[in-house]
Amino acid sequence: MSVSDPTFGADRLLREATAALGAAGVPTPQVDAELLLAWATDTSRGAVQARALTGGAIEPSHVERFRHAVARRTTREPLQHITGEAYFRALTLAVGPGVFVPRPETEGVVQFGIDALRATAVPAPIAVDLGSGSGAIAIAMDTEVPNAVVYAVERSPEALPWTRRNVEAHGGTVRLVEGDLANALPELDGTVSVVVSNPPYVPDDAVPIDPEVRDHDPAVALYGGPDGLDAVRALAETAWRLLVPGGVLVIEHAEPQGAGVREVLARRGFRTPETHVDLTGRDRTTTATR
Ligand SMILES: C[S@@+](CC[C@H](N)C(=O)[O-])C[C@H]1O[C@@H](n2cnc3c(N)ncnc32)[C@H](O)[C@@H]1O
Repeated sequence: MSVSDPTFGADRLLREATAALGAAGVPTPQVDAELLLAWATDTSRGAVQARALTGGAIEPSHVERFRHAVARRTTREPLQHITGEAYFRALTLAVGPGVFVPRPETEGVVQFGIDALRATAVPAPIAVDLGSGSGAIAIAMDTEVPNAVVYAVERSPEALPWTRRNVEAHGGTVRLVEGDLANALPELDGTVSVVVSNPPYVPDDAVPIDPEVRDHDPAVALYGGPDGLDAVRALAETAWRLLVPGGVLVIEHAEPQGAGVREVLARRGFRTPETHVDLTGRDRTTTATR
């Protein structure tokens, strides 16, 4: 069979894959088909789209790789677990089973931390990411605020190899600490300018319907006790201990949790707890000052 056989035309491959992914309930079947073909052919999504438009063909070994990837995706295995990478702000991060796949909404959450770091007069401000997972928040702060000294704390033995791998791939300057966010980094007490966390915040009985979340994100990354705020209560104590007076705490949470998070922080003594919406208009981030 030659490379010009229409079986291997990019356009046809994409149409077949889009139909299969749509039938499997993948929410964005065409986008995923294009991204998987880009991955299978070691090119970009744009290059794949161009090849489909111009009637270009795909070589047989790449077709096989693509079809295998599409078959995996139809089982609702996350796209990022198949390609092995996730995009977060300007970063490409390695991800897979055992680590939480970073989400687009967290890109906006980390902006509050970056802005607070840039606003401080401290020459080398310290930032801490509690529950670092892939390292997304810590590495974004480290690369986008070069004068910051960034720590990443992660407890899960399954997530830690991913955190370490990403920290090393991005210069190794983030200081990775294996530990619990409830009692991490006592040696930094009273010296930290910014604490950011995207903690587990799903209430224990609110098991997500989405099979990609329910079956593939680690439970330790999702569930936060009966009201989802167990980790937020622990974070409030840790951040109070770590932050300098005037230091800023940034917490990601679910849409209905803004009032609950503000109450936890106000009760602990934080000033001006404020909840901010994400790009879809949903309450997503609460900030407060020590
Ligand atoms: C929702 S994920 C967020 C991961 C990453 N920061 C992000 O935004 O993509 C929560 C992370 O917190 C970690 N975690 C949960 N409980 C923890 C604890 N008590 N101490 C430290 N890390 C914890 C989980 O393993 C997971 O990596």
